Amino acid sequence: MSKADYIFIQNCKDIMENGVWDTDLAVRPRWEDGTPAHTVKKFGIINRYDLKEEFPIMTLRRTYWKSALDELLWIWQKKSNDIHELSSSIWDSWADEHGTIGKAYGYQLGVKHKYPEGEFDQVDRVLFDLKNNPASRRIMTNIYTFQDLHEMGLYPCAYSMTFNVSGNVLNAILNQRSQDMATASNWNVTQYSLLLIMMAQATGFEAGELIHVIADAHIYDRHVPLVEEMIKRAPKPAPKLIVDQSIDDFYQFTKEHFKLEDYDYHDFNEKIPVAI
Ligand SMILES: Nc1nc(=O)c2c([nH]1)NC[C@@H]1CN(c3ccc(C(=O)N[C@@H](CCC(=O)O)C(=O)O)cc3)CN21
Ligand SMILES: O=c1ccn([C@H]2C[C@H](O)[C@@H](COP(=O)(O)O)O2)c(=O)[nH]1
Repeated sequence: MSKADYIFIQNCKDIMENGVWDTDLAVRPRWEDGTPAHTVKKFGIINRYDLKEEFPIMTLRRTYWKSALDELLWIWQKKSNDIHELSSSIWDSWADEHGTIGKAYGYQLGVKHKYPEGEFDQVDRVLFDLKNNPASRRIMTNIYTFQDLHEMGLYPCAYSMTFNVSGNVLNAILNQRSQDMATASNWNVTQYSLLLIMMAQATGFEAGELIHVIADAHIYDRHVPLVEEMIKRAPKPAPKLIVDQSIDDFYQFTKEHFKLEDYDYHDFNEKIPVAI
């Protein structure tokens, strides 16, 4: 049975049973009809996914993992902020008149910084350190750039990855300041699991644990009945992820190098609205 389902069920039950509503507060997000989008939340959730055991994808409803991977490659490989370079329309509501999300996500990962060995962007520095200095405790990215926040379409939610080598295993911590549980929690988990798998393969390590640290884990008011419905279902076994083993350069990975074998999920026909 997929562990990602169990973690989702536990997190959501905890939020709905013990969480705190922000109904009396002024909130930023809105529903499409202009109504404030309130949430119930728990602050400080930590989930561990052992990628050696199984690929952490949910079966309670389908996770559109290829679209999630497409967004991840847009951010980490293309280092793009241009929504025309995405195959899905998930960022359309936050784009400016030029069709970009400003200095957010991919833009920040493409900015070069000075090191003793020369100039690197954050992704290339991670790759360099994993290959040349795997004992380092300084292998991390952080896109929460305060001086650029005013030029971002939305402030980064999943904002930092810390990579760390133990023996021949590469582990990582994903830090996320804000998590829309129903829309994007498994979306983000599959994305950063795939990132860890690609980074490990490109640098000669085995992918180990993804530790997901969430600050504000919330369920939007209009999602509560949908989540209640979803978590009643019986989790199915996790599918098997097949990765083309011939790729050893992070920038050569494409969506076609990944396959999920036997991804069996429950149909969920109700649309999950996204708060803007
Ligand atoms: N309120 C909110 N929640 C989010 O999860 C979120 C934002 N805002 N703003 C920025 C990005 C955009 N993200 C999104 C937005 C939409 C989907 C979405 O519609 N997912 C569909 C499938 C998409 C597809 O067809 O590929 C889903 O059913 O999961 C996913 C992530 C995550 N982020
Ligand atoms: O990768 C992502 C991007 C965004 N989210 C969610 C989390 C929140 O519900 C909104 C952002 O609103 P803030 O007021 O800036 O926190 O988007 C996500 O879960 N995952």
